[in-house]
Amino acid sequence: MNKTMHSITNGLEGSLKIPGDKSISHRAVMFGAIAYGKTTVDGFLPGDDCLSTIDCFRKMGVQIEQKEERVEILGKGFEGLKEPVEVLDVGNSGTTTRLMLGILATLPFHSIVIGDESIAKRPMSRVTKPLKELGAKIDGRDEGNYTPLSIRGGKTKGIHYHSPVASAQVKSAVLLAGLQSEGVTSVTEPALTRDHTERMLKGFGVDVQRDGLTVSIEGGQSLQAQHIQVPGDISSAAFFLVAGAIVQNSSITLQSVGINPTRSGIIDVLHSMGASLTVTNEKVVGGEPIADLNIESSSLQGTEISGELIPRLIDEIPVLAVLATQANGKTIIKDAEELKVKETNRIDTVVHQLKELGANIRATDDGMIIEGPTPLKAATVRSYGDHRIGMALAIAGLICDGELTIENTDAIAVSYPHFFEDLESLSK
Ligand SMILES: O=C(O)C1=C[C@@H](OP(=O)(O)O)[C@@H](O)[C@H](O)C1
Ligand SMILES: C=C(OP(=O)(O)O)C(=O)O
Repeated sequence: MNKTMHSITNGLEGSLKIPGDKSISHRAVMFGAIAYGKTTVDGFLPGDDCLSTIDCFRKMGVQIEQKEERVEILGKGFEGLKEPVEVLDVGNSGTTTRLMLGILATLPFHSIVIGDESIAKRPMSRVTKPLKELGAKIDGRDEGNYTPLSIRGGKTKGIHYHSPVASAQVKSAVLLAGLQSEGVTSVTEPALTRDHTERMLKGFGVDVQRDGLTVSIEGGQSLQAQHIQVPGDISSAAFFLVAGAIVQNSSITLQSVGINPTRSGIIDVLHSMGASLTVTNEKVVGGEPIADLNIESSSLQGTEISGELIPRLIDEIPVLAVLATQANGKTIIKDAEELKVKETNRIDTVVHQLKELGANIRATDDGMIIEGPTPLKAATVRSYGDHRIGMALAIAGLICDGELTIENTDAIAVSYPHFFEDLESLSK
């Protein structure tokens, strides 16, 4: 499907309930599946990626009821998972692939994991290598680096893993395998990444220890079913935060958004750029901090986004690049090589498409440099089947000097099925 965007001349206004957090929704289903008892989830994200997770666990015999944002999972522990007779299809979801591999690594059966064209290009050895060190047998193209992957799990022994990449997916996969491994399993990460796994495992009754950048878990612990209230996804809120900041005369309120400090880098960046952003009604729900966010348009300054900030806003970089085209001066994004191994190479796709719109942007080895402000001109652009690129371009379309057509917007349903309806509801 193609989508045509029109510029907004009189501002965006209103309040939105942002859909559930994708990372937390995946984990709620997976942890519910390996726990004992009935786990209930409210605020679940019914996006294509999370539905892939449900589908894979159903194929392993787990009873899961899902109706929109409500999910019930009847867990019978790890031993409740059965050898799937069908392949496990993760669709477009890296999180499903990598976290599920951590679970499959310790299960005494054979399984095959496949995904779409994008997944087939994303590196999996970052998880299959440590899982093999634990004792799992995993094979696939390039020695288990690419899907389709064949997994024969079984008896595993804890390891101390120093991850070369700051990745919550790697950390989570190793910890999930550690739950069923002999002795202690620990992961040391080079920079703090999102800690939803650690928080949620604690909620399920697991003892998780953290010492600086090292997280450890003792094997043999079982999970007890929980109720999970999923907060709004700050990575989805990001599109409206940027829209409110760059479309003149806007005021947008986003309700109950997760502001976990390992995810809230965009709030720090908006403040450092001079955005008019206020955070109110802060509270903790189900072990995760949430708040309402209000953004109003204002003048913006370029900034540097680098170092330990990167894992705290990695998925927001495409839309932050759009923001930077409207800020005064230079915005430098560096230390962000991880962008190259997402649904697309997001350094290439962002730079390519924003150049088409007339932005002053260039790619670097580990990020991009943007000089603003530049007016954006109408064009036909591509999402490349990457949900975040599609949505970032839609936000750019709000300030273009004419009609912007985005090709292939179907992928947006991966993380935000009602994105365009929500955006349209903010028109005055
Ligand atoms: O653990 C997670 O839920 C995620 C971790 C991040 O990936 P990496 O672990 O590859 O950094 C992020 O980009 C992805 O959207 C979701
Ligand atoms: C990178 C993303 O997700 P995943 O790794 O789960 O495909 C994303 O949602 O931007």
